[in-house]
Amino acid sequence: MPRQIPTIDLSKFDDLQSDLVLELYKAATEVGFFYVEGHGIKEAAIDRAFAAGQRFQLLSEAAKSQYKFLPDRYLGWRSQEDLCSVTGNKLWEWASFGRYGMGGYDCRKQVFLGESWPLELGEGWRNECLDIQKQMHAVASKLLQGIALALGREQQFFEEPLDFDSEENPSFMAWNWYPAVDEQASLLPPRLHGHADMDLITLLFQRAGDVGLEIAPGNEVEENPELHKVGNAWNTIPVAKEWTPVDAQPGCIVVNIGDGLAWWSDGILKSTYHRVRSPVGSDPKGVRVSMPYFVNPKLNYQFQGPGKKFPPVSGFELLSKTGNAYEARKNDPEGKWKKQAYQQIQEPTTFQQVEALDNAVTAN
Ligand SMILES: O=C(O)CCC(=O)C(=O)O
Ligand SMILES: [Fe+2]
Repeated sequence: MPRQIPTIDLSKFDDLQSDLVLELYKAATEVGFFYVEGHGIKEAAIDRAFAAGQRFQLLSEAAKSQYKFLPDRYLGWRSQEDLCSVTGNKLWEWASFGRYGMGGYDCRKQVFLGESWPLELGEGWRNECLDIQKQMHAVASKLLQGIALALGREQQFFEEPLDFDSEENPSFMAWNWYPAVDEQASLLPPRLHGHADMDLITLLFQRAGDVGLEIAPGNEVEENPELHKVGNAWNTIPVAKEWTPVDAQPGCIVVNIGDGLAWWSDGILKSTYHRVRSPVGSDPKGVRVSMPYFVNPKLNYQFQGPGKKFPPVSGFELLSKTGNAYEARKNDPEGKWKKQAYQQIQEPTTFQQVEALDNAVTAN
């Protein structure tokens, strides 16, 4: 039975007597994914942020190449070709920018590098990115206050480890662009393979009418030590018998718990596997865009759950191990990871479909 995705009404935040805390606890421990309504971010601001992403995406390859992905910080641009060297297909493009663009704190050198933004997009673009990140962070902060209470901690428990204005704040926004697919294509690998997020929580903005995001209930509930390895987001591939859709809902942000919060809560909160399937049947075949905000603890901040179930880990380890695990997938001559990541696509039923699938997955 596909699972029901809970909806949390964040306009109840000011009333701490409300059932918000209990609802958050239930959603974060049972499903790990929920819709958030009443979040207060205006639709126009969200539209502007999607449009800002499009302005970046429309820059030339040469311009975008100046902002190549930095695995330590999980920031920057990953072209379809670059991602193809990991995934084996050209169904996905990515860019991410944080509080300081692609700058910020360098944890290996322990120095603050200042800001670094795509200059060709001007000061206005930087300001738009900062404005929406601030609003996203305010929503994340409210959710984490509720989650802190749900975990029996004091309400402000996560404020200091996060601190939006700190030089060490590594939270970032991103855009996922999935190109339009051929109307004739009957079977394609997922646009984004199954994975868990590496962060504390993710706020995911989808566009009206978008479908394709799916979560794997069941996996997250099983006691799976692999789930709690740092850098898991690119290491453990879900084997899911069932995927539950999380389609766009008007006025709602999709929020999910990441590995960091699962770790910090000794596995009580669930970091749930998810993926984006390629269009099937009557699904829209056009370009799909999503805009996540990944909330991470400060780079030098070390954390561990109260029951010490998992060893201490820092914000830097969480991010850099995941980013570097992704890069390491490029050196996978036998394509083992690719096969695992894409083996359980919508079950092919004919020989031609199996063949089409093999071609799609191995095409470089
Ligand atoms: O595109 C989506 O809807 C999901 C994106 C996602 O899971 C991610 O960026 O981690
Ligand atoms: Fe994700």
